[in-house]
Amino acid sequence: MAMLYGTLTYVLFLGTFLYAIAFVGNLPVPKTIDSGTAGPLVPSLIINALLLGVFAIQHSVMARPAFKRWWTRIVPQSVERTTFVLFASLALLLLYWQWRPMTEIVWSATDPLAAVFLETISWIGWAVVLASTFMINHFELFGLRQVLARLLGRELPPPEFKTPMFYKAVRHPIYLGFLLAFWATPTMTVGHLVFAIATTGYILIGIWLEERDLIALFGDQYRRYRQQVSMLIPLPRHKAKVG
Ligand SMILES: C[S@@+](CC[C@H](N)C(=O)[O-])C[C@H]1O[C@@H](n2cnc3c(N)ncnc32)[C@H](O)[C@@H]1O
Repeated sequence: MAMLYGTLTYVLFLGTFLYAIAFVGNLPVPKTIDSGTAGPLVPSLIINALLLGVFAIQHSVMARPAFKRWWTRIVPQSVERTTFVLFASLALLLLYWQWRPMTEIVWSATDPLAAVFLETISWIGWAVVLASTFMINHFELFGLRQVLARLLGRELPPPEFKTPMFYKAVRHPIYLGFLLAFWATPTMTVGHLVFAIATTGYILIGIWLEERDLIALFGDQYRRYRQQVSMLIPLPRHKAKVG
């Protein structure tokens, strides 16, 4: 049952993730960030802020170790991550469904070359997100490894600190990928801008919370990593090697 739950949730997550690319990029899908008729600005803004808030609260609360300790007294350990992924996907589906377009244009690239350049950056961002999940552990991040271990009757190894590939250039390549994907757009509407500003704010808070947990988990190893590797902008800091 856990394996089935984990697999179905993973499929839902994949669909939700792929839909996010279409939603933010205004690709031809039923509902995107700018599709539909814009209503009055203030009610739209309030509804969109609430939708973003639901996702932010779900993610911040359910990702914390203290919450997980309490939550795993109710749900089995093996499906804790799957349940996190399920709730995150549902929060995103709610956002896609209920998002109110705010279509006033803030900036627009008139040069076709500039438009293609911005679209390419956005696609690179999505590719960085996906590739980075595989660099730390894609199947563990989305709960499949945990349910498979349960099915095979195996213990999961303790969390491992890793700095492969992109993680040698920045500490948060997944979040960097999202920032590129959200900000690089040929036509920035008010709705898209609100989305980009809110998600950037949330990512910065998320990094602060995540790094607190990572320091509690990995101690000096993570503190040294923080001194040696930039948070989001891939600029060299110290020459010392990260490994
Ligand atoms: C959604 S991922 C985001 C990872 C990272 N912040 C990024 O942007 O690439 C969050 C999970 O990755 C884990 N994580 C973050 N950095 C890690 C690292 N260097 N090694 C192993 N796990 C890491 C965190 O503990 C958390 O469970």
